[in-house]
Amino acid sequence: MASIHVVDDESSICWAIEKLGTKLGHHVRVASTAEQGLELLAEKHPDLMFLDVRLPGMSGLEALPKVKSIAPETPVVLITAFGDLEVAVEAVRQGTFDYLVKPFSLEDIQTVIDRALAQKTSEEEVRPESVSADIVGTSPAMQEVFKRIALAARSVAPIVIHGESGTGKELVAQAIHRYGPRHAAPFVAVNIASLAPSLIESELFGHVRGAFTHAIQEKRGLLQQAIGGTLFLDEVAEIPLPTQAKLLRALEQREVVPVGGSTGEKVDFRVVCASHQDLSACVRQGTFRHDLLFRLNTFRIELPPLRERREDIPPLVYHFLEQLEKEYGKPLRISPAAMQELRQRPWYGNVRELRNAVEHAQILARHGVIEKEHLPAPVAKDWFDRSTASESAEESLIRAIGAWTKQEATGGATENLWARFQALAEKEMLQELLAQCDGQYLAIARILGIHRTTVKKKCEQYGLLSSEQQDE
Ligand SMILES: Nc1ncnc2c1ncn2[C@@H]1O[C@H](COP(=O)(O)OP(=O)(O)OP(=O)(O)O)[C@@H](O)[C@H]1O
Repeated sequence: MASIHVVDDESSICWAIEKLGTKLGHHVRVASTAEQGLELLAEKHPDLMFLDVRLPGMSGLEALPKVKSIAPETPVVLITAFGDLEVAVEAVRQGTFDYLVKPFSLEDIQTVIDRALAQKTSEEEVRPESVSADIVGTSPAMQEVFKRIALAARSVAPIVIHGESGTGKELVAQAIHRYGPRHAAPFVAVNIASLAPSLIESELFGHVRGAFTHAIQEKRGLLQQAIGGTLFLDEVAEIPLPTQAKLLRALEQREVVPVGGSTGEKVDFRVVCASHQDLSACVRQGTFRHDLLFRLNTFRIELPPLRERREDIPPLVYHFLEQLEKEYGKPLRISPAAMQELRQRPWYGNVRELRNAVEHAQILARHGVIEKEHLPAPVAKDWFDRSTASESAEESLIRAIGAWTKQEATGGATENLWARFQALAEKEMLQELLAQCDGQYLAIARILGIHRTTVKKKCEQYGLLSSEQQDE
């Protein structure tokens, strides 16, 4: 039998935890203020304590350090109605075991009790001093993100953030830096997808004077600029394979050699990466090095698309209205019908699209009230699919060719490399076109711009059956 204390001014919550705890065979004592809770604690250190953040008089967060000094071994579960990032960070900072966001179910309480009693936490010293609220989200999914940001921030391990475009990956990376031990040093962000592939290496590692035609003077790379702080590599999957190898070396040896240089510079920074792609799938396709993924993927944060957490839409809208009020210096409101419309849209562009829609609408809302007709038309899904997919099909082909060539060459399998590559490419292409053109050689020949007899000969060479051949 364990002893559990509950400090909450809501009698229904005390009652629910008391009833469930007793049913589970534990001894439960309740208090309705932090002051009473501290008195109970002085009498006996419980095995678990539930502590509400909002209490009359001393708040739960104010009471927490006192609880920790009286009973440092007691796991504390904070109860909050707000569940914002500050509470999560503060909770982790002060070494709380977990926190529950109201409303919660009896199942949630039981899970927390079971976990806390099964594994009493070791209280670790953690950091951040300054906090600010710019990541909005009340959904359970975002509460989980806040917890993971708080956990990530207490270490300097590499982090991978995964989520669709516009879900807030950069914001999360900034928060990890801001709440982390390196917050006084620079946060250096780069979106790899926005760089010309030929420039990626010199942007990351810098270059010496004369390293290439336009290198008229020496340039420090982003890795060097991030020394002591955090390097945020957005769309990390876009880094070309040879540069991935160089990045891995730099991370492992903590040393950067600029393009064209021969001596390295010692670097020490935290790396946070983001991608909308599944990096494990990129490894399987040969476009991302598995050893680099292994090095980067120590801790992962998943950002769900906005359409899977619609309860975040109203708080986000109010957050953006507040920002716009400050920016444009005029009060702004939104009608219930417009809010309803925003709640039900699919938001394939996620929070970025929502923000743009609110900003667009406020320009049209001349009397300061956003109505449904002020909202821009929703952006169709295929617009995002096209903008992310059209380029990447070709790019991933180029990468796959590079990866295959490298693998064959480094493995010593260089014999007839060109002929083997040609055979692989031709066979795959013909197979696909046979299916698309119902096996008609002539149609395939027209697409490929070669003669029909060449198509026929190649299909026979690769043992591919066409309908014409079957008919013959
Ligand atoms: N939870 C949030 N609260 C407040 N603002 C948000 C939130 N999520 C995203 N935003 C805002 O949405 C916009 C897009 O966010 P961000 O650039 O971080 O997304 P991203 O996932 O990195 O996008 P991309 O992959 O396209 O670079 C920014 O203006 C950001 O401030």
